Amino acid sequence: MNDLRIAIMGAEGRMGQQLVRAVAASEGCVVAGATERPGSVAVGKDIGVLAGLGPMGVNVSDNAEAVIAASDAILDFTAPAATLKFADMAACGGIVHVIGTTGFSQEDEAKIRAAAERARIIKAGNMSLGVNLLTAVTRRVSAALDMDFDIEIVEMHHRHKVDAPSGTALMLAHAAADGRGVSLEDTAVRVRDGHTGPRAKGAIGMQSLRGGSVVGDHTVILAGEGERIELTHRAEDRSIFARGAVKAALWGRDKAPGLYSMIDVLGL
Ligand SMILES: NC(=O)C1=CN([C@@H]2O[C@H](COP(=O)(O)OP(=O)(O)OC[C@H]3O[C@@H](n4cnc5c(N)ncnc54)[C@H](OP(=O)(O)O)[C@@H]3O)[C@@H](O)[C@H]2O)C=CC1
Ligand SMILES: O=C(O)C1=N[C@H](C(=O)O)C[C@H](O)C1
Repeated sequence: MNDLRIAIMGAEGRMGQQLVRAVAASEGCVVAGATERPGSVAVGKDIGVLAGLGPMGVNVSDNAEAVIAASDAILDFTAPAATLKFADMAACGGIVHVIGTTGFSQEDEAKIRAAAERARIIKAGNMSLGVNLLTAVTRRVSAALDMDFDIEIVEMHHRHKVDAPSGTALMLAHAAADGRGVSLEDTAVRVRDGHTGPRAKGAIGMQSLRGGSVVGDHTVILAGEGERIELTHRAEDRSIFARGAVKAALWGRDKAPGLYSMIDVLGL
């Protein structure tokens, strides 16, 4: 089988550079292209040099459409508006679109579902093995405990993160709600301030902390009368997300069009 031709969108970003290194280190795929937005100082530069690997002979382009047309798969950890455009382009070619971007609105999510009628989209707020295992565990633990256990999810990220709660916190909250057989839309509490009154029974709370260089910490707290369970994942290095994204692209190459998650990729 030919090597999978992978393009990295937003190649100069924190995740973009990790993705270049992860593809270069993986078997069965090659870096076939890279993009940044028009006007970026990275445009025209060799992507290998930008990622600290030495020349790779692939330059950063500002023409996403041409790059996507020449690829079998794209790895996209950019921003919601950019990802929606890339999803339309990936759907035209029916290629694999790995979406790590977070911070989508409900309307954005509907557009991604529509694109998945033609593209093979693998989307997850967190591509690491550890967090996806934690998601599966959260679903099971929530199913085992009754509503007397209050669920709160606490996340902390670096000072540059622009969306809250994190995509991972939302994944974990959905898993907790699924485990309980309730809808997250009906139970989520994303902000508390002032005279809030007592906690509503069955609420699923989310709290976001921002500071320094924290890669990503998530804790699911299940607090009952006289006891408390805390399930924690700490990301120490962004390479865990990049490795997951490459695995997802390779997994997706022989799948039918549709919207998949890392839980599907990892078989959890
Ligand atoms: N699912 C997962 O496992 C993970 C998800 N993430 C998510 O990935 C996203 C990116 O995170 P991070 O790398 O830290 O952010 P960065 O801001 O470092 O990187 C994003 C990159 O995308 C670029 N970009 C934005 N719009 C476009 C466009 N239209 N065309 C091409 N490039 C574009 C940005 O360029 P510019 O600076 O010019 O805007 C930037 O280089 C976030 O949503 C984050 O939450 C992060 C880690 C893991
Ligand atoms: O922006 C980040 O950095 C991260 N974003 C993802 C999220 O929103 O959960 C994944 C990871 O926690 C790092």
